[in-house]
Amino acid sequence: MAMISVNHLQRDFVQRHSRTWHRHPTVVHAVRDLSFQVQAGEIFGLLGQNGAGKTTTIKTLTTLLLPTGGQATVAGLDVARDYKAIRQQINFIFGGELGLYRRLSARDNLIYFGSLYKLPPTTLVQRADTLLAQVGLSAEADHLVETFSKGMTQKLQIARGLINIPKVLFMDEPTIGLDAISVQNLHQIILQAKKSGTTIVLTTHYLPEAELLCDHLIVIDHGQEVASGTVADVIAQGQKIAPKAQIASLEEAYITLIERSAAHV
Ligand SMILES: Nc1ncnc2c1ncn2[C@@H]1O[C@H](COP(=O)(O)OP(=O)(O)OP(=O)(O)O)[C@@H](O)[C@H]1O
Repeated sequence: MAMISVNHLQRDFVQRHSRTWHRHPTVVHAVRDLSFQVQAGEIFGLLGQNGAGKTTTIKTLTTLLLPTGGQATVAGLDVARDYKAIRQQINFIFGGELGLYRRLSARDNLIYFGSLYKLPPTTLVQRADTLLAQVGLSAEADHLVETFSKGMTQKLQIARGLINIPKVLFMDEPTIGLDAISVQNLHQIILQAKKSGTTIVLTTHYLPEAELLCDHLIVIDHGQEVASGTVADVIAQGQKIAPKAQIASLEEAYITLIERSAAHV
């Protein structure tokens, strides 16, 4: 079953310039005619260069931005119309984002965010403690977030993202700034969330991470699809356009596909 369905999605931005000699605003086509599906219970990767349109796609699917064209549904609900219902069923984590209350403890942050989803208080405390244990923050449960390192903050963000047992968890560069062991822990948490039935959509610039985690993925450039499918499918697509090269990894395929796409812009 498709948990997310994206059909000819488009999102334009009007960019106004500060310089007076730029009389007219320009239109940036951040996402153009993008179509893909994410199956329930899978980990889906959204890959692309800086400015490719990944965050814009995620913001549209999480109802933070309205599409300017096309349609998208999440859990069968229309992102342009059913934003309240969608927000109850999903959660999202943007890399490097704060969005936590620095003067509250880790546990109180989780209890506060959980209360927004109307979870009963007793369930909430239990859930907060389970998640803190899962991300390795049990010892710091009562510490204020302002005392946390970047990695600890990111772990708490992950726990916050799972507090409402979301049907879909969107993660924009979740491992940015984490040390190697924290990255490994986070991968385990992501795989555990998938095992419990959460559908996960993530963006990452670390291709080995995408290769390790993603069931399916899409590579986009200038807001458009360049390749999609399983890791093996994308490697095959890279190999097809560079038959003389020995393409053995997602990273090699990605570079080949993006270089080919850039040559055609
Ligand atoms: N609010 C905005 N106003 C104008 N242009 C925007 C806005 N947000 C994004 N853009 C433009 O849309 C394009 C896609 O940006 P987006 O943030 O989606 O890229 P990205 O793939 O997430 O990049 P990165 O990997 O650097 O995070 C870029 O050209 C960007 O400048």
